[in-house]
Amino acid sequence: MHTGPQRDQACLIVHGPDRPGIVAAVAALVTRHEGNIVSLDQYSTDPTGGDFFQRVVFGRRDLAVAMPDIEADLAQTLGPMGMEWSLTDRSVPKRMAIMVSTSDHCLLELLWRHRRGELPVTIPMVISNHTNTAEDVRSFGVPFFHVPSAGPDKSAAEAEIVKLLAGNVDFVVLARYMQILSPDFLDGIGVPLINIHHSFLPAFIGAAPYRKAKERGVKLIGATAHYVTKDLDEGPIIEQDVARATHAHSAADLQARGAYVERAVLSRAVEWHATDRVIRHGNQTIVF
Ligand SMILES: Nc1nc2c(c(=O)[nH]1)N[C@@H](CN(C=O)c1ccc(C(=O)N[C@@H](CCC(=O)O)C(=O)O)cc1)CN2
Repeated sequence: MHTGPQRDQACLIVHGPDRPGIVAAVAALVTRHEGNIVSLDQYSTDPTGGDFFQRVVFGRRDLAVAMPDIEADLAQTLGPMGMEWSLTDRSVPKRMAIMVSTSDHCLLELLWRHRRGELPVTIPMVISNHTNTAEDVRSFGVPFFHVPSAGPDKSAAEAEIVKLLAGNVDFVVLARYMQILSPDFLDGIGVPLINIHHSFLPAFIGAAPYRKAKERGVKLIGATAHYVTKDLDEGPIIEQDVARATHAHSAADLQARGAYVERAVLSRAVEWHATDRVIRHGNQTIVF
């Protein structure tokens, strides 16, 4: 589905402690600002109270001019209700940096889908600790930065990456970037990171999941896109999928079959994040 930037359309995300009247307050606010709701998704964790989540897309002519007044009204209306909110102009694509090591299938999938207009993002840069993908990246017209990250001390490499990313991106995708990122790095970049892990988590966390899968004799392999946290491969899951495996498949066969799953899972996760369909809730996600 081509999901290009939407002119004069806003996406409002609301979440917080559930209570009667939230939907009515949001609808009245949109109406006050001459907005027309075109889609609305809502989830409450418990009918008798709990957490409330809502995604509202509404159209409003001359939206960019109206945004400050709408934001002020949101703060005034939802703040006293204890609700957190974010409002985005859907005509402004999110800036997505990609980090990669040597495996190029997920990287190329994202670049290819972006060129086809299937991912509503801009790609200001690709960063890699290897150089084998440089020519391909540059053939898509995307800047490529090589930042080596060998050895136990990765602080210098991480500092250089933070410098490249700072202020230039809205989120980062680890497209098979095979370096464990430090807590300082995650705190330093201040934007969400999405990783594609090449197993059906929580199975086979860490390195070499296809070898572990072969040794375990699994009948399903899979891929998991998740937000990156300090706890390796244990961040909030965004999307997963699986493929069948048999005794006759070698670890290399599993890796080849799994690559197709990784590419599809990561693409869906990126599109959903880029269109504000994912809300993090503790170590889980709500995906509208
Ligand atoms: N803080 C986090 N960093 C990273 C995460 C994460 O969830 N939290 N995900 C990984 C991706 N990954 C699996 O999907 C992964 C990457 C690398 C390793 C690993 O053991 N790397 C070794 C070096 C391996 C090499 O140089 O080839 C290491 O970093 O010492 C495990 C899992 C990305 N980072």
